[in-house]
Parts: sequence; C-alpha cells; structure tokens
Amino acid sequence: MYVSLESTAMTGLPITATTTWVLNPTRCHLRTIQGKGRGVFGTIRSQFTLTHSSSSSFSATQTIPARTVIETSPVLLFSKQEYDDHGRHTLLDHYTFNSRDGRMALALGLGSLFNHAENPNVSFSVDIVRERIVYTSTRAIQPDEELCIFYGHQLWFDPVDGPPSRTSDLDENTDSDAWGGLADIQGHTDDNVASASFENVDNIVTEDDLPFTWKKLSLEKEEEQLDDIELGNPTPRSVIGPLLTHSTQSRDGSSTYPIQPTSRRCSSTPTPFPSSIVLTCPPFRWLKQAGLDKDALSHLKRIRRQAALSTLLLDTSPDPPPLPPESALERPYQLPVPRHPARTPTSLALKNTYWPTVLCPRRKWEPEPWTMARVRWASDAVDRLKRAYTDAVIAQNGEVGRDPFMRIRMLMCRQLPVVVHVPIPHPDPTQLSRPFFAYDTRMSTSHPLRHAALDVIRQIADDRAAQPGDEAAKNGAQYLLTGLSLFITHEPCVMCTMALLHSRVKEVFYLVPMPRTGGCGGLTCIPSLKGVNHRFSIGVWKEDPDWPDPLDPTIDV
Ligand SMILES: C[S@@+](CC[C@H](N)C(=O)[O-])C[C@H]1O[C@@H](n2cnc3c(N)ncnc32)[C@H](O)[C@@H]1O
Repeated sequence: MYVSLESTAMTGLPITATTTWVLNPTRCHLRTIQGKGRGVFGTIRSQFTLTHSSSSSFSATQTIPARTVIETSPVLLFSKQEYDDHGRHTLLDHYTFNSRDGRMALALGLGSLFNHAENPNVSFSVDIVRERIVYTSTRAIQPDEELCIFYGHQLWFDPVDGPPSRTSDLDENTDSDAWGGLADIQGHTDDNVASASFENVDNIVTEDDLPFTWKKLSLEKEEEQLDDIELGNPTPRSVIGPLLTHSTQSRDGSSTYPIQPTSRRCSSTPTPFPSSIVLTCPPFRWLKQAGLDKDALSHLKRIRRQAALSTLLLDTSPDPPPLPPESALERPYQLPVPRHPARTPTSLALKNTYWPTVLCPRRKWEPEPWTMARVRWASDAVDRLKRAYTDAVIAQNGEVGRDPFMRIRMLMCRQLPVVVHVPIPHPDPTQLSRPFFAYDTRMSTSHPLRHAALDVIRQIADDRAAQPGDEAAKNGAQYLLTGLSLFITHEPCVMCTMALLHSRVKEVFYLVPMPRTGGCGGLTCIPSLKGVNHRFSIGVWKEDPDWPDPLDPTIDV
C-alpha cells in the first residue's frame, strides 16, 4: 500500500523522505537513519493519505503492543554450494541468515531491513516448515520508534550505539555505508535457520527442527547404574537356564566356534531341553526346531562367548522342566538376564555383564525419523485444526457459537471449544476415506461423555463400518484408529486418552497441555503406564507466534 507523508508537524523532526511505503498490517515503514542506512519503524505519528484512495486518510499513532507479530517474511533459500560460489561474494550476503550447515536464507519483505540493536525490541524466529521468518515485538513499541533485532555478538560493522533509534536519529542522506560490510546474521534466532533441507522433502528433519516436541514416555529407568537394570525375574529359581557348552580349542590355543554339531544331520525331533551339550545341528536351527526361538527373547543374544567357553540361551521359562542329570557343567542352569534391550551404550555395557543384550535405541512404539514431507503434512493438519477452531468460535459453528447465551456462559466459565482433526494419513492415504473433524459437544448434547476425541473415534468407526465389505469394522472387532494420527487443540483428558489407546491410535499431537486433566502427560501419562497393551507417540506442538494463542489452558476438557 503506497502512502504519502503529508506532515511532520507532530514530531517536528527532520524526515528525509516525503513518501514512504506502508509494508505490512502493522503499518511499518522504512526511513533512513544516520550511520545505519534504512531501518524499519513502527506507525508514523503523522497524517497519511492513501494515494490509491483519495478520500481515505487515517491517523496512525498507535503503540505496537508487546508480542505482536510485526512481520512475516518469506525466505529464499540457497544451498551451501550456491552460497559459497556466489552468495557470499555479492551484496546479498549483507542481508542473509546463515544456517549452521552453510545454507543461506534471504528474507524478503521487511525482513532484510531490520537494523541491529544491543537491546532489541523485536525478536525473530525462523519457521523452517513454511520457509519464513516471523518477527515479534518483545515489548510495547512507541510510534516512530525504530524496530531492531539483535544480530549476534560478532558484528561486521561499527554499530550506532544505544537503544533502538527514535526519529531524532533520522538523517537527510541515504547512507551508502549501510550497504557495506558482511552480513552474517546468526545466533540470536529462536531456532536459527534449521539444518533440515528445504530442497528435498525426503530429507530427515532433526528432532530440534520439528515443529513439535516429542513427549518422552518414561517407561524404563535411565539405566545409568547396575542397580537400575531390570532383570528377568528377581527370584533365583525363576530365572532362565542357559546351556553351558564345552569349548573347542584349536592347536594354537585360540578358541574356535564352540557349539559344534557332532553331526551335520539334524535330529528330526529335538528335545525341548537337551541333556547334553551335543547339539545335532547348528544352534540357531536347533533352537528353532525346538520351538525356543521366541520373540520374547529377541532383546538378548542367544550365545554368550567367554574365552574358551560358550553358553547357549535356551529359554526364560519361570519353571523349567526337570533336566536329566548330567555333569554339572553340561546341565542347564539359571541366570538372571535383562528384561529389556539396551537403549544407550552405557546401559548396554551394564546389561552385558548379566547377559549379552541387543542395543536398540528406538522402542517399537517410538516415532520414526520424520521427513520434511511428513513435517509439512503435519503442519497442514495443524493449520486446518486451527482454522476449524477459529470457525467454531467466529463463525459460530461450534459449541460456543451455537447460541449467544451459551457463548456468554461458556466464556464466563472460561470454556472454549475443543477441536480434533484426524487427517488423511501420510504417507499411506488409503487408510482413511476422508479427513475427520469433531468438536466438544458436551454442552449442546447435555451429555458428559461427548468429548471431541470420543466424538471423532465414533465418526471414524461409523465411517469404517459403512465401507462395503469391511465385516470386522461392522462388528466392531477392528481397532478403530490403527495407523492414524490425531491432532487436537487441547491435550486429551484421561478418559479420552484411554479411548485413544484402545483404538490403537498411532500418534497424538496437541497444542495446549492440560496439567489438571490431561492423560498424555498433564495429570498422568496413560500410554506410559505399565501393563497397557498399546503405546502411542505424543507430540506437543510448539507455540506459533503468528497465531496468538487463543486457547485457554485452564478449561476443563
Ligand atoms: C540487514 S542490513 C539492514 C538494513 C540496512 N540498514 C539497509 O539500509 O539496507 C544490515 C546492515 O545494516 C547496517 N546496520 C544494521 N544495524 C546497524 C547499527 N546498529 N549501526 C550501524 N549500522 C547498522 C550495517 O551496515 C549492516 O551491514
């Protein structure tokens, strides 16, 4: 929007430009400041006339409140190669945000024109998913005050000192010095330009760069000390019995593969517990034939080699059958073994002192690494969720808006709508016929169980049951949300979390934690309780400065 500056009478200060651009909704504009070149200013304490609409005029004297999103600048991204070969040798280098991995982001719009201040009144955060930088006021900013960010501690120019400049610093001249130096704005961003690739949607996004934070389900202790290791069974008689075998030594004294079958032929009927060390075929085949290659033991190695001795893990039966009397060494005996795989090298070293254990840093139910494409899919789902939330309030389409008295009552009770969204899954869209949305309808239906999450489970169940030929779904025998991701404005309550768990949901993302009622980490964390037969991943969406949080964290959902 183009405006012409008619008067400077209100400030009485020298203003160089007779025209300026109002570049964004907060009416920021550019001016030239001595020693700095151009800079961004808040609203002008003057009278403007809109040139494209001769009759309109307005007085812009408002203070920008703290935490206002001042500007959202799209960024252009250049690869490290492009930056090294070209960008850093050009003027653009004065205006770029350099990421730690060497890539270069050029902010469009006002983004490239904020000057530096030691005490900035504007902070910025780089949103890698949407390829943009969001600038937010850190405090109330007076009209005509310059808007500055903090570039970092290694400046490439002599800064004009002091707090952000006021109009008194305005200069008559365009300062060409401002174009000099090497701009390398780094280190003060909330999250800086992220290391995830913008070029390739299949690239893995690092956990720090995800737009949400995974909730860690603390199922197991940290296992930093021997006492932390959970063993198969605490009582000596109920531990497992590895078969101790003899070793075979070669002539030079080194041990060789010790569990040698005496014959190449496998016994057709292996006994469940061999009375001797002599196996009739290679040990893994023998275990399989004996029905002892159980999944429950997959976190343990089956053979322990100790110098000249190797031991075969047979079973973890709490009550092993009586074994034939053999020589002491050759008889199976019992040992405590770790109950879970090792999650860290420290825990692996500790567990190996009991029995060789498998290192498995990711638990079965834990989220897989996310690609950029998946991050975008989830961000789109959250955008839709937020739009649905806004619709529920503003378009009076939801619980709040249905009737004005209800709205007032709910607002007085500080209750707001709770919205849930189950999108078409990524990357396999065939698992759901369409996206689903549901609202909390407890009030309108006078039904205390009509929570948004329960409503969406029911919708999906009905939809699946209506699909032709899906008999399991019709009979309610199918798990309802298998493989699906659920996005919800507020952390689901304990009841809804249990229902989601029973529905075998894959993952749940919420915007607002509910410390008093939440079942996903607020009041308690249902999926991390011992004994539950399903676990799902939980992500807490990071706050979006662009969307001033209208959700009330104190409501009872
Ligand atoms: C990203 S640009 C900011 C916009 C710039 N003033 C312009 O006119 O295009 C960065 C450059 O602005 C100038 N600059 C920014 N903050 C400054 C400050 N506090 N004092 C002096 N110069 C500053 C430096 O020349 C720096 O290289």
